Amino acid sequence: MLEKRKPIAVAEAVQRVMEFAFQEKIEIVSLQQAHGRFLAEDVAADQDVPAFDRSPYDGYAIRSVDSQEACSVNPVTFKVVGEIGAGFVFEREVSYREAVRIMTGAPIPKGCDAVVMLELTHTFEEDNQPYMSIKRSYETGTNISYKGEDVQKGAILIEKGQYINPGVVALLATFGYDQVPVFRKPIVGVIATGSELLEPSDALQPGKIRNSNAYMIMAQIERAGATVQYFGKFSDDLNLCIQAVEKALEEVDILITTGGVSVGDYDYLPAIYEAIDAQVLFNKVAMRPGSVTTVAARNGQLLFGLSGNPSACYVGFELFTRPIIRTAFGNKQPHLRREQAVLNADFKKPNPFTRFVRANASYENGQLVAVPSGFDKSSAVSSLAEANAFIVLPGGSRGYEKGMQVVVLLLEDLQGSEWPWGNIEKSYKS
Ligand SMILES: Nc1nc2c(c(=O)[nH]1)N[C@H]1C(S)=C(S)[C@@H](COP(=O)(O)OP(=O)(O)OC[C@H]3O[C@@H](n4cnc5c(N)ncnc54)[C@H](O)[C@@H]3O)O[C@H]1N2
Ligand code: MOO
Ligand SMILES: [Mg+2]
Repeated sequence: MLEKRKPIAVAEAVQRVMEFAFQEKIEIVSLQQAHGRFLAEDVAADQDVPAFDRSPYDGYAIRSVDSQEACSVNPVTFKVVGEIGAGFVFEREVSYREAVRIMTGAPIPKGCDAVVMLELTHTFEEDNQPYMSIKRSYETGTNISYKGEDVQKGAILIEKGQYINPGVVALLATFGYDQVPVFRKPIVGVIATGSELLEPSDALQPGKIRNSNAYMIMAQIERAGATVQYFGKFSDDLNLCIQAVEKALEEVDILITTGGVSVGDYDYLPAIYEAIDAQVLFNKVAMRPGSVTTVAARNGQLLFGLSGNPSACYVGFELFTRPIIRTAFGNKQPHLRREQAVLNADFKKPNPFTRFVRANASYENGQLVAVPSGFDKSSAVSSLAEANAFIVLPGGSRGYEKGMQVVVLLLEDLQGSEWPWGNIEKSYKS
């Protein structure tokens, strides 16, 4: 007798997976390799930035007190006693009506407390001695970038778990992080199952299709921040697949398979879980697409049995695999970012289960709007390319109309959500 699968709610399924959160592990990478990783320690400032008072302009450093009498009818002349470029220090103290030619970024010479922009000076020479004159007075502090004005020593600059973007890289470099502690990326294995599968380089044959899921999942794994290990595609042969899964489990932290999780004669994943003694956490979720998504665990290691249908496979990864990967990075918001959006097209399909419609979300006049990205079947591949969001449509409605408020989950967003699954209600036309 065919076992009847009992669907569980999406939130419950996600919760069961999240109980397997990763223990964070740290590794050290070079600064050039740090972009796109997650920081494993707080970074505190061990110095002021800038570390010395410096000039924000090319011009002349002066003592402001010497400029007090300057005005348009009474220019004041300074003797130029030296020149200083960025990277050098002017050693001697500057005295009465002396000026130092200074470049942007150079330290302010001792005695000086203002900088005059080059454009506001008149320069000339007498007896080989350079001079400059100005026609206005300057207050103390004019055009000085003060020590510590950007960052003060001791401040926590970046917290552990922060995504390392180009700006974080700049800070790490500023504070001398040649080597950066980051969270280790989990290794996620991928196996495609199905006797119908050809590789992308193969010519089509009758009844066969190209294996798009494996490549799609590998890209999703990388987008989530983990490392991919691809084991290839396997035809529907139970023993071959058991061996492939067992071998793969020795080399990865998480294993994803695609295909073979439903109730067909060649859907071998249920038998594989049994053969390797993996405990099935769930094998039916009250959602579309991806209702067959199955997750099993063996010795603390998760096996994601994603659907063979491309859209179902894609959704299953983003809802269940992505957040568990993110737990490896000290991330407090491991789930897809949840936002409110206006539905920008009718979606008339009745909905027994919560539906995750592949969609394109964008801003129109400051309002997030979402529109389904195309052919909406579990088997669809075309609607995935434009999708940067899922529109979440709770089950039990007779369809949704343009203009309704809906929840969307953003796929390309780095910030994420803490727990996006509470309080997703049916929307009504306002
Ligand atoms: N009697 C029932 N039949 C089906 C049920 C059900 O509940 N009762 N569930 C349906 C749902 S929902 C889905 S989703 C699919 C899930 O199928 P499987 O996960 O078992 O996947 P396969 O049967 O292996 O393949 C399904 C479909 O996807 C194509 N496929 C497979 N692998 C790939 C790949 N790597 N790249 C691209 N496309 C792939 C495959 O050729 C099939 O067309 O089951 C329904 N049936
Ligand atoms: O698992 Mo299926 O995707 O609901 O069509
Ligand atoms: Mg099947």
